[in-house]
Amino acid sequence: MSVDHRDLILAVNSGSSSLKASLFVCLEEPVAHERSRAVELILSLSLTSISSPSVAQFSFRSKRSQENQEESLDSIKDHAAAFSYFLDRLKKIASIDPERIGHVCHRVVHGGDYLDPVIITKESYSHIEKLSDLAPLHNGAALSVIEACISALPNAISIAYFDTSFHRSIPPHIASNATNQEVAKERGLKKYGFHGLSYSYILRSVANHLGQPVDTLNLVVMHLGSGASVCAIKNGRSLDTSMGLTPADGLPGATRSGAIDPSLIFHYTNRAGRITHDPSMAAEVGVTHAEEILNREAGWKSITGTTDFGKITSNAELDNPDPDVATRNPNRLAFDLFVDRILDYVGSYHLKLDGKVDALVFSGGIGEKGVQLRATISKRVRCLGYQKLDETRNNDLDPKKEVIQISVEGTTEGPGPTDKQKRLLVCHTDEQFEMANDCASDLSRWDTPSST
Ligand SMILES: Nc1ncnc2c1ncn2[C@@H]1O[C@H](COP(=O)(O)OP(=O)(O)O)[C@@H](O)[C@H]1O
Ligand SMILES: CC(=O)OP(=O)(O)O
Ligand SMILES: [Mg+2]
Repeated sequence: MSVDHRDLILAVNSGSSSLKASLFVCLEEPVAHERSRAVELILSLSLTSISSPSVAQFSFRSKRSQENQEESLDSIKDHAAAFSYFLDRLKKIASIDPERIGHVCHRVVHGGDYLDPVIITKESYSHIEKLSDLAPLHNGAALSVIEACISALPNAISIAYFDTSFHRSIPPHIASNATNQEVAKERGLKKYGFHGLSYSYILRSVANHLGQPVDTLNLVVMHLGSGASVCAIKNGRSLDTSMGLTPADGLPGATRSGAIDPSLIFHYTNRAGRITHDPSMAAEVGVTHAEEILNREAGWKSITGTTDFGKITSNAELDNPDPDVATRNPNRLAFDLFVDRILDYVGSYHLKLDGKVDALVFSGGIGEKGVQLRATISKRVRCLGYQKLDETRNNDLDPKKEVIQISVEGTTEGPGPTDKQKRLLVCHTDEQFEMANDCASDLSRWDTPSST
């Protein structure tokens, strides 16, 4: 097949617990609305619960033929195997010739100081590899997919899109830590922030929904999935976000601790149960061991035994008014703890935005499916001047809409400014679209030959 027929873009999203991929066709005439749509979705593939004890769930959805397939697969244990399975399904179910794929966009969580997407070359590959220690659940998995992709699709151009790029606008006093600045600079120890592709998609979707220019929008956005974070957006730019140097900071996640007292790790691992100067009593805690504990042995799994926040919510006895439920029911403990930490960030971000917030946005697997979590948070933020929750809309989200308002117009109360309505929104985020649309918006950028 000739290069002229390489009209497809495959966008691959290596999340900590999932691999999602969407196949798009480039539009010859981009659709000129807020998003300047340059691609159209053909089909999407996803594998969830990879590398967790539960069986991986595969799903295939074709937009054109409206065909859907779901199956459980216990043979797939890592992201590279999941990617090979996707390519096989593309050929077998959708009869897509992989030679038509001209560009592959890969979500790479940690991009360090990269400000823009880059073509994968030997140099960029090794740079991303060096950053793997700072995103232990992500960069390695993404690189394994990139390798599998380059060997299966040698004629396609692979491009890395970074979660970190969106947060380049965070000012130095927010991105820096109160530690020795020379060491910090030399080692790049600062807040990078993650989920940036998702935030960038949500920002434009919400701007479109509210009919407001992006650069006038102030939002507090929550991306709540296996990894969870909150972002304060001021005038369309990231002002602060809850993840930091690594995605382990901020909110707890499926297997991540979130922010803890930095000394906790030493006490957690000390054999004597207390800090001691007796070397025979002190367990050695290497960085790798500490990262393993904070990234893979913590979070919802460590409290409840499951990483599925849907199950945790169902078992949390949310209707039980007994104030001691959380002391005997780990699911309730996990649910209440998550709400508490979310409120920490939501509250402080409202202060940082001087209370001038257009909307609080829920997104990510838990944000989009967690009806009770949304209801609980929505009630707690009423005191900040938010509109009242519309229970019916919250219980039954319109699946066809990208952004759904779940609050009732004209019901703002509390000390916040009454002239500005603070809305509660849910956004079905789409990191794959964000990458593919950017990729297609100026294809000439990728003409430089790759040296991989
Ligand atoms: N009905 C539900 N209610 C609350 N959370 C849910 C529900 N269904 C799935 N989830 C959560 O969504 C998470 C996956 O979110 P997602 O953003 O897709 O993950 P990833 O971080 O891997 O991209 C799962 O870990 C699960 O806890
Ligand atoms: C950055 C991060 O935690 O990503 P995910 O939620 O996809 O695992
Ligand atoms: Mg994700």
